[in-house]
Amino acid sequence: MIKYSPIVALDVANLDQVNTILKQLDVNPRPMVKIGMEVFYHFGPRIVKHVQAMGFTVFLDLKLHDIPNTVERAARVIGALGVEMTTIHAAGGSEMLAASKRGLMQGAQEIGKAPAKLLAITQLTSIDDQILHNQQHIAISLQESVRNYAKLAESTGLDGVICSALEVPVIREVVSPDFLCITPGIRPNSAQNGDQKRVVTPNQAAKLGSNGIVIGRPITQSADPKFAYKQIAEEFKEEK
Ligand SMILES: O=c1ccn([C@@H]2O[C@H](COP(=O)(O)O)[C@@H](O)[C@H]2O)c(=O)[nH]1
Repeated sequence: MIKYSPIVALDVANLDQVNTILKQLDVNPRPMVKIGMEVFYHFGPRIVKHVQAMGFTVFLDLKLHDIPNTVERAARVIGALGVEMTTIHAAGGSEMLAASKRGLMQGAQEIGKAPAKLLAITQLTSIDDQILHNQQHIAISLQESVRNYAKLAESTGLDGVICSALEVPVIREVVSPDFLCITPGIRPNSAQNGDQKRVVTPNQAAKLGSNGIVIGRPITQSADPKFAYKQIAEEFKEEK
């Protein structure tokens, strides 16, 4: 089973903060860095190049969700950035997912690199059963919804999903062993949950079979991001 070092979500306000965190993450092995909407909307594709030039692989988390034609064209641009992973909402359906896969592959061909791993967002880790039932008006359980999206993602040729580690065991029942489950909603015991609803510790995520945890604020807002990262990485290594 592929197991990534903890992936650090770089949700910060300016370039100084980006550089400060990246300097702190100069550890061995180097973690993958997740660039999300805040930093990408601020700086555009040049921030991807900047982070790559500092020696980090990039997970570009833009959570595409639009009509298939628009998504295919956007995914082509992402594919040509040479990132390691990227995301799309499974709720957009199989036609949209397949279009994004095509776009990503075209973009990757243009730069002669392997395409980014395409991961489907299932249900955001800020969603719980109450929101699912009372606001999205989805009658099935959250676990079932996540598992259905995982099956849809795999049957459309995606590489994996974004889910809570809590759902990894039920996803593994219905997908092939190399299908990736990348899991945000990670909180070490001492950290605040904030807006995250489905939360586990790094060690629980390891025990539940996560291929890689995504973690932001407990590292980026820590007084000592390097120490925080190392502790989380140690905890995620331990599977007992
Ligand atoms: O379901 C999801 C999908 C993506 N995320 C992203 O992960 C990080 C988590 O950051 P924390 O500060 O550790 O909460 C963030 O960039 C989200 O956009 C997620 O949390 N849940």
